[in-house]
Amino acid sequence: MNLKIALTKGRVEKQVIPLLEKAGIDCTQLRNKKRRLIFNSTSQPFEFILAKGPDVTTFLERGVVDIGIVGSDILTEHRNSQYELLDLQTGKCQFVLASTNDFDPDEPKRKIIGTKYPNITKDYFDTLGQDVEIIKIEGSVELAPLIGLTDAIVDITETGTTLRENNLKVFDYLNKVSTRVVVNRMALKQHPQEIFEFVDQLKKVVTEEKALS
Ligand SMILES: Nc1ncnc2c1ncn2[C@@H]1O[C@H](COP(=O)(O)OP(=O)(O)OP(=O)(O)O)[C@@H](O)[C@H]1O
Ligand SMILES: O=P(O)(O)OC[C@H]1O[C@H](OP(=O)(O)OP(=O)(O)O)[C@H](O)[C@@H]1O
Repeated sequence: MNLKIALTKGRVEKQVIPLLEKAGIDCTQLRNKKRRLIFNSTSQPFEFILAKGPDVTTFLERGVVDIGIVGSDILTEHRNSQYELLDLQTGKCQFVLASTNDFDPDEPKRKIIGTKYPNITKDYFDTLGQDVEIIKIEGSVELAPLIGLTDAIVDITETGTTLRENNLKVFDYLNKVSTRVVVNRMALKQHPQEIFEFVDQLKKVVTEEKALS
């Protein structure tokens, strides 16, 4: 039986492929891909399906893949209810509340917040006991306070370059983010041995990488 593994394309995929290879999993097809979306590993019975993060959670929920490799930002935002088995310690970044210098987080008015992550943003302001208006932005979230669309943003930062280059300041730090291995509950019942073998292979590599850093 082939384990079906949905891998988030883009940043996540680029950082995860070297880990898979260190775990002895052949990724030649994945590395040499052009527009293909489904790949087999020649070394083991794995099928890799490349997809956008939110779709990885949909595939897991609907049980069409056994395993998903996806950022914890996406899992939290999409209220994932499957089992998280491993933190790969890659794709590390953090949510922040950011805005222009003149933003006053304590000003007693209903704020307008721009974000790609409305649920995470709502949860954050709920814990502060603040009711805010959220505007969903699809990309370049940093533009929102700069063009006067919102008072502030909740977005991911890694190096801080985008915030710095756009003269935005961090007003608060929220959840940290990293790439996780998640498994569909039913798949875990049906193929526990194959799934734990895959996760254990990766776990060893993550431990080795941690010892080296
Ligand atoms: N600096 C970062 N900015 C955004 N996401 C990051 C960053 N570092 C790691 N990540 C992780 O990578 C994932 C996003 O990857 P990527 O930017 O390739 O996809 P995307 O957000 O769909 O972007 P695009 O729409 O531009 O393709 C996030 O879900 C997060 O887990
Ligand atoms: O702190 P940094 O290292 O600068 O990284 C943070 C930036 O990266 C992400 O955007 P992405 O590159 O995914 O593009 P997007 O704005 O189109 O989503 C994120 O939304 C920030 O804009």
